[in-house]
Amino acid sequence: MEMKGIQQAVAGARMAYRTGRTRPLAFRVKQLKALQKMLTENEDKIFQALKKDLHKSQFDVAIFEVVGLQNEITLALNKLPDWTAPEFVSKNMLTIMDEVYIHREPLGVVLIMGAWNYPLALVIQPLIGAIAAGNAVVIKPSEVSENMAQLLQKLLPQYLDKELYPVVNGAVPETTELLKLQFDHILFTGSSSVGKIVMEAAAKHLTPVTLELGGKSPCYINKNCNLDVACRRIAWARYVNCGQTCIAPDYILFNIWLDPLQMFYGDDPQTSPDYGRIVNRHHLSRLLSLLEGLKVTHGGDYNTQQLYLAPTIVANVDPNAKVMQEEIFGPVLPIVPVAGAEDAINFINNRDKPLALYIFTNDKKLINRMIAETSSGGVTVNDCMIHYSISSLPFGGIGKSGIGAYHGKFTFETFSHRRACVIKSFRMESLNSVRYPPATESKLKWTRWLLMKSHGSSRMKQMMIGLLGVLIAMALKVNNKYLHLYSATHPG
Ligand SMILES: NC(=O)c1ccc[n+]([C@@H]2O[C@H](COP(=O)([O-])OP(=O)(O)OC[C@H]3O[C@@H](n4cnc5c(N)ncnc54)[C@H](O)[C@@H]3O)[C@@H](O)[C@H]2O)c1
Ligand SMILES: CCCCCCCC=O
Repeated sequence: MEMKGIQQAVAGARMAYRTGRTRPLAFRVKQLKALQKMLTENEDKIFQALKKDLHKSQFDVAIFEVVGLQNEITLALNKLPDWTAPEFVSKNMLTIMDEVYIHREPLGVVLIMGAWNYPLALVIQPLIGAIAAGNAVVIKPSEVSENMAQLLQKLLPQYLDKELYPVVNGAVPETTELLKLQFDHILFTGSSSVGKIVMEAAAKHLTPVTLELGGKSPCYINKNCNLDVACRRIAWARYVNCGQTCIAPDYILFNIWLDPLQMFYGDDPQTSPDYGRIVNRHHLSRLLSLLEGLKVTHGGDYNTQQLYLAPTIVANVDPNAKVMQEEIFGPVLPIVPVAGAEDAINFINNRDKPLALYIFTNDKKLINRMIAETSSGGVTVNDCMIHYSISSLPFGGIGKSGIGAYHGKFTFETFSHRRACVIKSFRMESLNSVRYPPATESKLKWTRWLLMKSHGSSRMKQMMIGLLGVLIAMALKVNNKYLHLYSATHPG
């Protein structure tokens, strides 16, 4: 896309946003339903694009890309009236007769930048919440999954408002240009290194960011567990999408490994329709360089032409090995021996806070201990990755694995401003009289008391408090009369 085209797309989205047409709920509902229709009517095109980009199977496209989006749209459609309703909150005595509530308003024009590994889900999932919250959205898919990027550029304008939701395609020069422009929020999914570039560009405009990054997610296996089931669940999570998943278990802290790979992919994973491919040559050679000098326990064979790397296991890995220094993001699973839980906790805490942590054990005390003594974006016990699929949980990182979170209502919140609203009437002025000059000891006492009392927001409570307010106002009226009399008879 030409630079001028990028500027025009963003300016067009801002102009369209200013017309106010994203504000009515009916408009947002219409756009969400259109998005739903887009996913249903184009299942095959979506599958073909993901097959070309990442050799994804029909099963994986349904389970990992599309179903979650359908669920999120249904949730937003069902909950939108609740999410957007004013939230009445508790108040102090000084505002007891007033309407006090939080109003969720759209942020404006937001930018969503996706990664290439789940190139549909990682763009559309945040888009759902951004539309629900009433924003205009500039969409930047990853150029690395080029077939999906092109498909999104073709399909989205056919279903959604063309001006409000433009798709900008391109690589580093186009993204750099895009990031020079002003947005009201940026949600970026990708690597920590590009995350820094995004945050730096955003800082120039004081634009808030949500950064969905990656890192090395550890997986601790305690001997008190069903090892057979544990290894199966871990292998599923490590090797799906050929290991190119942000929350895949990156390495194992344990000594033994039972091998479920034959059961998943047969004797030759290269011929299995369920086994994916590395996205490009650059990433394949990056992965091969991580394996250099290591004694591969299982797999390790590859085919550059086919972008194939076998499901690979490396046992007894030294914590200082290259494969332990960066996120693997491929079908390689190092096993690092640890002496026990204490050792595992120290190992995890000595490194950057991960996006996910996995613990396999039957020991409830150990589960509580590990959750209490470590930190990560999310944690799943006795399975991997499934916390991602639960819309009522916030999904995001901590420290170097990310800033902010989304999914379900959290996406709507990410793209909304919580506006503090107080609506007063002109009545009950005697309640206010305590804060007006001239200041007196008695007024100070009353004001302090009125400001300190906080009251809930239920209807019954509001009525009781209202009544109390009238009584206080009356008392203050009498009191004020004496105060004035006192001031008049005691000048100075
Ligand atoms: N937390 C999550 O939800 C999540 C999901 C998927 C991937 N990830 C992480 O993303 C990483 C892999 O994804 P990726 O390779 O697509 O990430 P990436 O950082 O290379 O690219 C992400 C986006 O940034 C843009 N980009 C790339 N280089 C840029 C530059 N120099 N200046 C400006 N923009 C640039 C790309 O066009 C793309 O849209 C891994 O670290 C993975 O863990 C995180
Ligand atoms: C149920 C697991 C889905 C995993 C999708 C992860 C997206 C990040 O790479």
